[in-house]
Amino acid sequence: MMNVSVIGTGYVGLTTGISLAFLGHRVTCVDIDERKIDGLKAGLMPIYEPGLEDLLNSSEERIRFTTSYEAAVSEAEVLIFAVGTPANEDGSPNLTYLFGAADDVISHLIGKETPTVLVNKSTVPVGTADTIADKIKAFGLEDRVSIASNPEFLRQGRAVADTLYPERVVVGGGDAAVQTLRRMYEVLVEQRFEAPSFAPRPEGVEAVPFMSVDLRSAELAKYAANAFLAMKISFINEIANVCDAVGADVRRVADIIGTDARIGKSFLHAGIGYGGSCFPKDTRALHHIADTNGYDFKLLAAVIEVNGAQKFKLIEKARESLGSLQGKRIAVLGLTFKPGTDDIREAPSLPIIEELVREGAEVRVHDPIALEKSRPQLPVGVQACVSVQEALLGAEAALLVTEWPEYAGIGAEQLKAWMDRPLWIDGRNAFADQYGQELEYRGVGIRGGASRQPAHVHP
Ligand SMILES: NC(=O)c1ccc[n+]([C@@H]2O[C@H](COP(=O)([O-])OP(=O)(O)OC[C@H]3O[C@@H](n4cnc5c(N)ncnc54)[C@H](O)[C@@H]3O)[C@@H](O)[C@H]2O)c1
Ligand SMILES: O=c1ccn([C@@H]2O[C@H](COP(=O)(O)OP(=O)(O)O[C@H]3O[C@H](CO)[C@@H](O)[C@H](O)[C@H]3O)[C@@H](O)[C@H]2O)c(=O)[nH]1
Repeated sequence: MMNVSVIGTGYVGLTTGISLAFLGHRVTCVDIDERKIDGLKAGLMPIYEPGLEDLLNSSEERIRFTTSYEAAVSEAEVLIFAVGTPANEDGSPNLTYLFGAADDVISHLIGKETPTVLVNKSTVPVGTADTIADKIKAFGLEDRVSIASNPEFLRQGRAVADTLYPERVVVGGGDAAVQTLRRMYEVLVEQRFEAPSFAPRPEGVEAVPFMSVDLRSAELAKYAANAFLAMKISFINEIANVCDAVGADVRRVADIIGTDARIGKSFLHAGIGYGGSCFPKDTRALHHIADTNGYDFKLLAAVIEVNGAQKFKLIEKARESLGSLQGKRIAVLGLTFKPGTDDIREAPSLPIIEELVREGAEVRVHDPIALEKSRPQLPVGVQACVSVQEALLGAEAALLVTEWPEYAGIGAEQLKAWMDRPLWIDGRNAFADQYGQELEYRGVGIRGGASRQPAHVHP
């Protein structure tokens, strides 16, 4: 058991803190947001993340929430930074929160006798850990305080499982810091815990690779991972656009190329592109990092450009079917950047809605989780509907933006009864098999919209 403090209680910090407490450590979670901390003390989850509240209930006696750095720093052997690093105008990450937190922590480290490892889990430009190390040296604390980079690869909506069963734990830093973190992660790495019923251990997971590297490689690996995944999405979206042009079905093309183990099946779902708090920001950041270091990362620039345009394919398809959108009632289903989260950061829904409004459409939107949260960001005149029926009533087209499982329950007969014209434009190719034959259906990279059989594999 170790004393660990986590600075920042967002998606990453809160999941990390609760998971480390679940694994047996004594954890202090700190945030500058008093409302968040008061809520957490009262047992209120500030985010929607399946299983996280259950995990907290299993570890409550080992975790505390505070706004006090004093409490967080004095006893901690390991101190993990998990504050936000949002994008600046020029694409570079804003490090104000991280450096602010680091300065506060360092001021409380002065006079502390026992060793402390400062761990950065936020996604940051290469060299950030070195900058914090310089701050430590400036206060003469380098004998007792060491630095590590421990990038995080969890996905929102699956944060608990991704944290308990990660594909690897990556630690960048010197020997002492790496050894301390190996100890902190021992139970996780060796999978020596009873899997909770709400997050069962995936089959075949017996241990987690623990990979130690130098600081800079760890920092860059995080961006490289996200950029590669974003590249796969933009690649398959371009193939989808070619499918639309030549009359092929991108789902079948993805099935076929995905069976090649060198390519892999995952992240080949074509649609309206990636959103969220990570891929858009991290691809821009990596491009900026390369650029400021004298390297023009052309492939990444194309990945970003393709993604920027892809979301508007839905509107093109609506125009092709309906002509001008002026005065047309259009339902937008789903606001979050993907299902399973309440997060609307960089969600494709928002620019799509703005463009529909700009073209004069009468827009009605629905989301099962994020409707209230989204209201302040919706353009004037957009009607936020609490039921999917209300959003679809009298609509001339439905634009599926987030593939919430709830939408799979709507039958074609209901759609025909509710909508003025049952035109279903599927931004996630999620309902081609369900609606392809029965409605006026348009997917992304699916010829004519007709449902087809999956590729037949002959024995
Ligand atoms: N969200 C993800 O899925 C994910 C996954 C991997 C990595 N990351 C990276 O992790 C970092 C955190 O992301 P997030 O989504 O959890 O952010 P978030 O915005 O959900 O949470 C950040 C939290 O930090 C708090 N904070 C800001 N300044 C602080 C300070 N000085 N002291 C204490 N608390 C402070 C904020 O109040 C907020 O609660 C980012 O760098 C992000 O790129 C995110
Ligand atoms: O085949 C696919 C897969 C994903 N997406 C979209 O890509 C975005 C991101 O999806 P996902 O990766 O599931 O969500 P995040 O929670 O943003 O997680 C990513 O970003 C995190 C923050 O850096 C990393 O930790 C994770 O490993 C990385 O998957 C979403 O808009 C998805 O709809 C597609 O369009 N097609």
